Amino acid sequence: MRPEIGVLGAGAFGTALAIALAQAGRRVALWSRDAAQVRAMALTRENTARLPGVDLPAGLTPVSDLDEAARAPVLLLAVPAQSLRRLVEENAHALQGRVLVACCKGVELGSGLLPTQVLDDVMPGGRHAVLTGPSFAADIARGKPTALTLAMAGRGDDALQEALSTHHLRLYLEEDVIGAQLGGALKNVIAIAAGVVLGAGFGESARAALMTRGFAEIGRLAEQRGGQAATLFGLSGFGDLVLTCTSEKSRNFRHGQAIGRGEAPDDSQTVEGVMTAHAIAADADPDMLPVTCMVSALLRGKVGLEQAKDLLLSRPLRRERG
Ligand SMILES: NC(=O)c1ccc[n+]([C@@H]2O[C@H](COP(=O)([O-])OP(=O)(O)OC[C@H]3O[C@@H](n4cnc5c(N)ncnc54)[C@H](O)[C@@H]3O)[C@@H](O)[C@H]2O)c1
Ligand SMILES: O=P(O)(O)OC[C@H](O)CO
Repeated sequence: MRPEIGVLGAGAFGTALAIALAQAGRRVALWSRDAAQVRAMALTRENTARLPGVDLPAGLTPVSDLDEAARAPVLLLAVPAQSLRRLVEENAHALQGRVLVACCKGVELGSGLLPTQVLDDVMPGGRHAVLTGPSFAADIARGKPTALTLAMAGRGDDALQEALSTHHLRLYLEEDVIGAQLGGALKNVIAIAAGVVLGAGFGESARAALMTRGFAEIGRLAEQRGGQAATLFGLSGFGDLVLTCTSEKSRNFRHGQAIGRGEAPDDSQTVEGVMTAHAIAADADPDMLPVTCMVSALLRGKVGLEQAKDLLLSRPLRRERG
């Protein structure tokens, strides 16, 4: 039978969304480029590699043929932001005419584009949205209550909102696609910074300062790029910043924590904030985005921890707003 929703990318987030939607009665096809992973999921009814301990419901079909998943009218693209362009370019024929929902948080290195802008670039004229906001895959998969932002240009699509919402997964519509995506992308950078300060022992007050000043700089960037700072007060901004900067379940936070402790971060994990920091810092004014630029410099080894702290603290004093 034709799937109602296709999920492309069987990582932690794609699998969690597929589980939640299938649990709510939707027919879902979950595609992975790794045929062995698909066979294992079909056999064990579990994604042991990315989301162990949660059963795949009956309505979820793992598939290794992308065309099979792409028979669905709505496709969730759940790959890292730096992989999105390749996925869409390589499969443009199958994706034609589908509603494409980017489920990644990041800024593309080189182009500086946000996920829906990458989609617009590769498939101009298509219907493109982004699903973002505070959520850990394990929470969604286990049916814990979660609220997310479904951002798309124009008045939004009630039918799409309905199709992707469940009793436990509550979606809110948002028109400001730029603001929503910058909130989701930049909170990862600030979460790395938050992890660094706690890992280094700089203290919880320093983390609160970084979160607040980081939030201010995301707002400035949103306005510069044609979004609205007010969008940042929603789930995609404030909500996700709080979650990611305060939980050791966050890969971005843990990445920063390891650096702060002087340990090697776990490179096997998807840590979106690293590339996003570099993508934004590449052409940023450090006076406008001091935290993001400092995170990029620290990750590239251009400054050390103590030096990064001193450089941030020795900037000229300024007004809090404006
Ligand atoms: N894990 C979470 O809790 C969570 C929550 C919300 C949002 N997200 C976002 O979801 C996105 C994906 O994260 P994740 O946690 O699922 O990562 P993950 O590392 O668990 O999985 C990424 C998956 O993408 C696949 N992939 C990578 N490049 C691909 C390509 N070119 N073609 C096909 N498949 C490809 C990988 O094989 C892997 O299965 C990120 O942008 C992340 O910020 C994750
Ligand atoms: O594990 P992280 O740091 O990628 O965070 C996961 C989600 O984005 C939290 O909303």
